[in-house]
Amino acid sequence: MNPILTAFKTSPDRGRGLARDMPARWALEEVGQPYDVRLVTFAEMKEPAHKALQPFGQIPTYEADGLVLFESGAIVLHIAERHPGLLPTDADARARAIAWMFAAVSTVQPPIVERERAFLLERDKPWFDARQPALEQEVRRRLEDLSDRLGDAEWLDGPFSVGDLMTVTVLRRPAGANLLADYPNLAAYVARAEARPAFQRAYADQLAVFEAASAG
Ligand SMILES: N[C@@H](CCC(=O)N[C@@H](CSCc1ccc([N+](=O)[O-])cc1)C(=O)NCC(=O)O)C(=O)O
Repeated sequence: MNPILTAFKTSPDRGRGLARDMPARWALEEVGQPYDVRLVTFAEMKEPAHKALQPFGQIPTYEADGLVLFESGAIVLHIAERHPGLLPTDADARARAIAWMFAAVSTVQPPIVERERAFLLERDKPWFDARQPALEQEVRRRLEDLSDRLGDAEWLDGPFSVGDLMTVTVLRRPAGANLLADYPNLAAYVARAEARPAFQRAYADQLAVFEAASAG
């Protein structure tokens, strides 16, 4: 029985692989684990059946062998713990890879999401223009530090790991991605990750869902 992910029936990201089923798909492709997807509508996500899996009424969820998980980072970590290829075997290197997962979602992502939300929800507010420079600066602070740490390395800490998968997932979000031109090593880092066959397969699969729904 394959693991089952939930994903948007019609994703607001219009097939750009920005919704958070993407990191779970990507991790499963990296370890070569086939999986199935249950597509849900926005309304279905808020119903008791889905909230029993994901208390906040969101996607993704992961179900396998009686285990139900939510939180894309937790799903990625679980996949990496059950299959070789995404976490180092050395205990210290493994701990550092997991630290980078937390850094991605807790340090790099918040200013990117805040900048995105302001753009999506506050454009008509009187304070919108005045807030933009500060919102952009907060994202740039994280990109600068990440760029300094990465330097000319291929991945953040040794071979490609869950730390890179989650960091690239965060950097692909529009409010970060549209600043990457100013950080060439980060832009190249994201491009390297997106060129990985596993990323390509995951991306193609989520795009096919969007295209099928759009053709609907
Ligand atoms: N922390 C949780 C967050 C999950 C989450 O935000 N899920 C979103 C979809 S991915 C977030 C997302 C949505 C859209 C875009 N986009 O670019 O259009 C990008 C990311 C969701 O279900 N939203 C519906 C709701 O909250 O009611 C995780 O990582 O799993």
